[in-house]
Amino acid sequence: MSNFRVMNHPLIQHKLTIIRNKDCGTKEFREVVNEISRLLAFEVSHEMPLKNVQVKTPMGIAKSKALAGKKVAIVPILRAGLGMLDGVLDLIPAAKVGFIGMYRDEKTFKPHEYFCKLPSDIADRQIFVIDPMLATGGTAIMTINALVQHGANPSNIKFVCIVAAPEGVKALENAHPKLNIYAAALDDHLENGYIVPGLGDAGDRLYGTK
Ligand SMILES: O=c1ccn([C@@H]2O[C@H](COP(=O)(O)O)[C@@H](O)[C@H]2O)c(=O)[nH]1
Ligand SMILES: O=P(O)(O)OP(=O)(O)O
Ligand SMILES: [Mg+2]
Repeated sequence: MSNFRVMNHPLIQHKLTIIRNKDCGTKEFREVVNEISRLLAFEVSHEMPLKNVQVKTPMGIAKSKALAGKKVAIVPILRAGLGMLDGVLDLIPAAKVGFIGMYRDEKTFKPHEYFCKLPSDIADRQIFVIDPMLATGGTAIMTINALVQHGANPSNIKFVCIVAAPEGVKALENAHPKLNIYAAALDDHLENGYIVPGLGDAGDRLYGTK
């Protein structure tokens, strides 16, 4: 699991405990997912490349730094990934946003794509794919495949989730070895396609559906 990292920041871990609780209501769940996503974006963007610049201050010239890498595109996987979008955009407000809609078949857990709208220059961007849950890995793999078909290179893609299952991390790493994968937690296992202990169905908990 070399390209997989768990973000152990105490604030992320504390907030994750709040949304794992089955009694956390829709409003608080949505708010805290947003807060965790902002913190995850902060941690993940730690690796963004910088260049040296000079800037005139009111007192002189400062040797300083500015972002040097590719421009960013954020791709939430609908629906659940939408809950993470505002938190990531808070930190990277100039990012373009693409959308991929996926749902899992209730019996087979196989993903089905129902929507795809990406920035035309997606292949030239650093891409953050966001989805709170990495379970079997099918949804993430199909999403990365779609991005590759649009010209993206997996080494320029970061998959950011909140809870991951070992099965999903392994499947995603096998399918896309160059991909970087980030999570707030690596849980125990899957049961009937759901992460245990996990937090349930993230989309349903975000939007109050069942
Ligand atoms: O515990 C879970 C497991 C899955 N989800 C939703 O499913 C997909 C990911 O499932 P894969 O099996 O990895 O394809 C994810 O988009 C979630 O929306 C969930 O909410 N909770
Ligand atoms: O992956 P699913 O089927 O749970 O979809 P959604 O994110 O719309 O809940
Ligand atoms: Mg769902």
